[in-house]
Amino acid sequence: MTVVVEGLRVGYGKRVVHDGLELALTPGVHGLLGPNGAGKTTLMRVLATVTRPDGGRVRLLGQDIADRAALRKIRRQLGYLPQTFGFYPRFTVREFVEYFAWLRELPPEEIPLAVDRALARVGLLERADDRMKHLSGGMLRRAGIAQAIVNDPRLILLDEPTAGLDPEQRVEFRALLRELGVDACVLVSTHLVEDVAAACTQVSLVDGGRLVFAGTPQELAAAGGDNDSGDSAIERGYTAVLRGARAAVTR
Ligand SMILES: Nc1ncnc2c1ncn2[C@@H]1O[C@H](COP(=O)(O)OP(=O)(O)OP(=O)(O)O)[C@@H](O)[C@H]1O
Repeated sequence: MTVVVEGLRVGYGKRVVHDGLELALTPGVHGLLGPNGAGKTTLMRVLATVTRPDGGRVRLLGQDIADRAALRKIRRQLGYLPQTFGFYPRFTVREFVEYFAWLRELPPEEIPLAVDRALARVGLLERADDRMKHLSGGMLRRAGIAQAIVNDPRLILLDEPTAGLDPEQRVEFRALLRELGVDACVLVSTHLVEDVAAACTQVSLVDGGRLVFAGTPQELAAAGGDNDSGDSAIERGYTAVLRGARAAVTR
């Protein structure tokens, strides 16, 4: 197991976002779905070791994140694309990705090749010398994905990676996801159910601070019926699972 979350409790002040969340992820591409405010970003931030949980246990790559000594080792093998990320506007794309390679402690002699490889994988090699402030929204997101994969991480966390990508880029990105998922554990949070259907081997659905579904996209699609709202089988499955989970809570 690359990720094991047991009884996760996390929130902001008095607001509890997750209370007793359980999650287990193996290598492959995992979609993380849930309505607005369900706590996808909060969960991503915990797994990225940015937000410290209030309770429960989180093991990443066989190490407990509560163990301060293990954190550095975990972070070297982790790639994270936050939903919004800052950058120095005058940095070139190459400098931006190099900076993250350095932060993740890649051996200096490996950095130039690793950066070029990451930029090539997201189709930005030709723009490597452009300044970050001159990139379009979709290109910025691709630069963000490049920094997340520059260290060949075993655990890759991508928060809304397809936001701002055009349809052609989204198709290319799904192919990249499938490729990354061969060796690594990739967790992708998204609102786009069709991205999950096309690129994910597993899907987790969170709502109200709980994991309400874990299975394959096919299993999620099978949960829906003709009376559930949605334009595709998987959207109908999504609606059905949420409806069922909410009915169980209010019962
Ligand atoms: N820094 C913060 N301070 C206080 N509350 C926060 C903070 N960040 C998030 N929240 C709240 O925590 C809950 C979960 O937010 P989170 O961003 O994790 O959800 P999400 O599933 O990623 O939502 P979205 O789909 O809209 O991106 C929401 O109710 C949100 O308002």
